[in-house]
Amino acid sequence: MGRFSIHRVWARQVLDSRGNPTLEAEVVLEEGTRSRAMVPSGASTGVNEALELRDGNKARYGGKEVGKAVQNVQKRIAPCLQGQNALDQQEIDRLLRELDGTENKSNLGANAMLGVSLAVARVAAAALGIPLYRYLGGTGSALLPVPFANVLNGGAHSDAPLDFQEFMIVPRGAPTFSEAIRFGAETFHALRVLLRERNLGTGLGDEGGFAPNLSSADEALELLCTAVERAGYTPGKEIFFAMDPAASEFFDQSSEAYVFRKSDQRRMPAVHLVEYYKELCGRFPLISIEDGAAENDWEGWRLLTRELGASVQLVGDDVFVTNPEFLRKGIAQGVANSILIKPNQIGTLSETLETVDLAKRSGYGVMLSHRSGETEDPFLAHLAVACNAGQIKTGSFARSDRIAKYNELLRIEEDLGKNGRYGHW
Ligand SMILES: O=C(O)[C@@H](CO)OP(=O)(O)O
Ligand SMILES: [Mg+2]
Repeated sequence: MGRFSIHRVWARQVLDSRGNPTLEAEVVLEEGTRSRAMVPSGASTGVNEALELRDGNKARYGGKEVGKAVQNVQKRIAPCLQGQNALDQQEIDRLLRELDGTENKSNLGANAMLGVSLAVARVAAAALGIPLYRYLGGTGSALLPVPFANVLNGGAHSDAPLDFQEFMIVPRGAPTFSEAIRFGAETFHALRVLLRERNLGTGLGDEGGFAPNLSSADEALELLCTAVERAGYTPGKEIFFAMDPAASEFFDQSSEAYVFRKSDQRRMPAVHLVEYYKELCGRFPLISIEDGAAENDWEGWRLLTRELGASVQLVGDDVFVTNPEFLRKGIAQGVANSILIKPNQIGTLSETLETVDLAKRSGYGVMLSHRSGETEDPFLAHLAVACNAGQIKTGSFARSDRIAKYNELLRIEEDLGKNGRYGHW
């Protein structure tokens, strides 16, 4: 039994930022080091995501309890990992996949597997006495990511009459990460004043952005321009914009049209939607569009990439689900030029890193991402720096579940000191 042998693994049910149950895993090594990790949860989930195991008893938390996943950790995963070397992350994740034995992790549950996978990495770093980002990425990890801060929440993340899910401010022109946070937070505060003045509502959506009474992307982006200027910055100089329409959510498969159900009921085929994006990109400093087409509209995705891929970052979320197989298909078909990375879409740390590696080798951009149901766990911040991804999407500046990641990045920035870099995306 070596120093880094796993002595004990267990899990418990805790709550996420929406007040829904989620899983927290804990790992203790022979030598006594102990760490834990929490698992987030999405609302606009891709159909091909790994399965999040929930109990389904409607009388308790509306069926959302994760008791089965917790039991899978205690009864099945723990005996399998006991005595394994925590430094051998690939082997741990392989054992988890072997034990599960399914394509989509439906046996053990991706929530059970990911919680353990992340807790093992964290305990290994702690036992070695090095920061998690350095353990995960090695000595070359020094790039602090540009934050994509979702300040207007629509779609499945709020009750606002906005069909597009996310409008983000991107302080790419800031000199450092901490200045980027300041530029972003100041703009967010200016936005609040503006919304109040115009009586549009200052209630918040799931990711801590406002959920105002706006009904089009044009209105949302115009408002963001004004907020940026009010905060003393110039749109397109220090601060840029990004959107996640999350188009799978408003795609009508039978008529193959995108239907703006939350606002004016407009319907458009992909070709018109792409024209609309083009028009918006012409009017606003919009540098990144995620899920501009639906997960099962590969034709629409190809069109979007042909039309806008040379000038705009096109990020695949639902269409790739952090899965190397779907990414490979996308690369072959000329779909998107960047990928959103959400570890719980695939279910283990090693597979997440494999997807990041494939994206980078293929010249695709990489953006690390939270889920709309988050926790206070800042693992994602370390992963973003570890991968030198250069981009992170982790919400607004008004909820501690989102701020936890930004604050951890501020600590990492301090830790890297003069060797940290920013803005090379
Ligand atoms: O669509 C998305 O990119 C995410 C995160 O912002 O939302 P959810 O976690 O609900 O899938
Ligand atoms: Mg998305």
